[in-house]
Amino acid sequence: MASFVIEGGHSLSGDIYPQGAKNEVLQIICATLLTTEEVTVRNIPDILDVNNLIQLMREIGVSVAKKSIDTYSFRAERVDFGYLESDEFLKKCSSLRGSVMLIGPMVARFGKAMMSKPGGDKIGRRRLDTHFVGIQNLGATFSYNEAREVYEISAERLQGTYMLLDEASVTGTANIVMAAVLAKGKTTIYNAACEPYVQQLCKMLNRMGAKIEGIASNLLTIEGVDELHGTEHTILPDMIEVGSFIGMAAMTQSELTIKNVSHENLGIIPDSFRRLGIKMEQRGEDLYVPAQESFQIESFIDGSIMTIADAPWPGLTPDLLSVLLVVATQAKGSVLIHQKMFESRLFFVDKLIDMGAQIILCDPHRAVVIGHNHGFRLRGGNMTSPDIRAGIALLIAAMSADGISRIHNIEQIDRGYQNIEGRLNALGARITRI
Ligand SMILES: CC(=O)N[C@H]1[C@@H](OP(=O)(O)OP(=O)(O)OC[C@H]2O[C@@H](n3ccc(=O)[nH]c3=O)[C@H](O)[C@@H]2O)O[C@H](CO)[C@@H](O)[C@@H]1O
Ligand SMILES: C=C(OP(=O)(O)O)C(=O)O
Repeated sequence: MASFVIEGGHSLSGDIYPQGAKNEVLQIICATLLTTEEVTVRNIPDILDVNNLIQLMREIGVSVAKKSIDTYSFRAERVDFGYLESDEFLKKCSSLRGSVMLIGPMVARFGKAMMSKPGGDKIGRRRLDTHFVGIQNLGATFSYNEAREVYEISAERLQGTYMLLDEASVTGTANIVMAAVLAKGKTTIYNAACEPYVQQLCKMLNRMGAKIEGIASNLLTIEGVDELHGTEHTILPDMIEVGSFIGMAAMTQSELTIKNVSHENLGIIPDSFRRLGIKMEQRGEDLYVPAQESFQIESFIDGSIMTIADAPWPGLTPDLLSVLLVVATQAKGSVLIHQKMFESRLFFVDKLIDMGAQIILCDPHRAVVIGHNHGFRLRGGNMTSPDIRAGIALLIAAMSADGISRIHNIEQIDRGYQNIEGRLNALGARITRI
C-alpha cells in the first residue's frame, strides 16, 4: 500500500488541465466490443481503473494499440471465450467495477457472458438489479453458478422491448443501451440515466451505426441494428476532477485556472460550489477560480440553512459531495450535506473531525458542517483513504492543514486521478509518494 506525505499550508497557482473522464471512458472501452472494426479513443486518462480495463481487454483477445500518450485503438475482431470463462478473468473483474459493463456488449454480440460481483469503493451497497432486470427484459437468462459464485448470462438474439428502470443507474443504463443497440426491434428505456457519460456513449454508438434517440433525456428509444462499425471518439474532461480542483483552490486560498473544462457538460457543479460562496469565472473554455480570503455559505431564499444533496443527473453527482463537505469546513456559515445515494460515503468525516473540523454526523447519510471561516486551520493528520472521493477530499484537507499529514491506501486515489501529486506539485503543492 502506497502513501502520500503532505506538507500543508502551501497555496497553489497556475493552470491545470483536467484528465479525461473516468466514468465515461469505462463505458466507451466496453462498447468497443460491439464491433469487429477498429475504434479509436482519444483523451484516455492514465489511471488505475482504466489501465486495468485496457489490460483486461487485451487478455480477452481485443487488439489494443497505443497510438499516442492518451490515444488507443481497440479492435475486437475475435474474443477468447476460454479466457472469459476462466477464474483468472472473473477474479480480475471482481476488483474492477467498470467491468460490469462488459456483459451488455458480450450478450448482444456473442449471446453469452459471465460475471462475478464487481468491486469498486467501500461506499455502501451497490446493487446491480437494474443491469440484470434490464438485460433480462431483452430476453437474456441469468443463472447463478453457486460453486464458482458467478452469474452465467445467455441469449439467442436479444429482443427490443419497453422498460421502466427502477432507478436511473448510470452503469446500468449504459449496459442496457449497449445490449439494446444490437437487439431485434425497438427498445424504450424510461427513467434512463442521462449523465454526460451516458450521452457520450450514445453519441459514439450512433456514429458506429446505432439508432438511439432521446440522448440527454431520461427516455431513450433504440432501434436495433444488425451490426456496428468502427469510429473515433474523444473523452470529455472529467467533471469530477474539475469540481475537485474548484474545491482545492478554495480550501488552499489559491488562484487556479482549470483549462478546457467543457462548461456545457458541468451541469450544476459550478453552482453547487457557488452556493458555498466560492467565486469563479468562465473565461473562454477555461474556469478561473480567484484566490479568496473567505467564502460565505448562502442560505435558502426563506432564510433556512443550506442543504447540498446528490440527485440523478441533471442533479448534483454524489461523487462530489465529499469534496463539497471538506470545503465547507473552512467556509463561513453552516451547511447540511445529504448523501442520498450511498450509505457509507460520509464515514470519512471522523478523520476531518480529528483534524479539527466542526462536523456533526447526524446519520450515515447526513452531516452538518460548521465552517471555520479560515479562522482556525485544520491540523495535519494520519489517515487512510476509504474510497476514491474521500481520498481526494482528505488530500485537499491535508494540503490546507498546518503541518504534515499522511494518507495511506492512495491506490484508491490512483483509481481515478492521474499523476495527482505531479500535477499538484507543479502548482506549488508539497506531496510525496512513499
Ligand atoms: C463507473 C461509474 O460510472 N461509477 C459511477 C456510477 O456508478 P453506478 O452506475 O454503479 O451507480 P448507480 O447509478 O447504479 O447507483 C449509485 C447508487 O445510487 C443509488 N441510486 C441510484 C439512482 C437513483 O435514482 N437512486 C438511487 O438511490 C443506487 O441504489 C446506488 O446505491 O454512478 C454513480 C452515481 O452517480 C457514481 O457514484 C459512480 O462514480
Ligand atoms: C464511486 C466511484 O467510482 P466506481 O463506481 O468506479 O466505484 C467514483 O468515481 O466516485
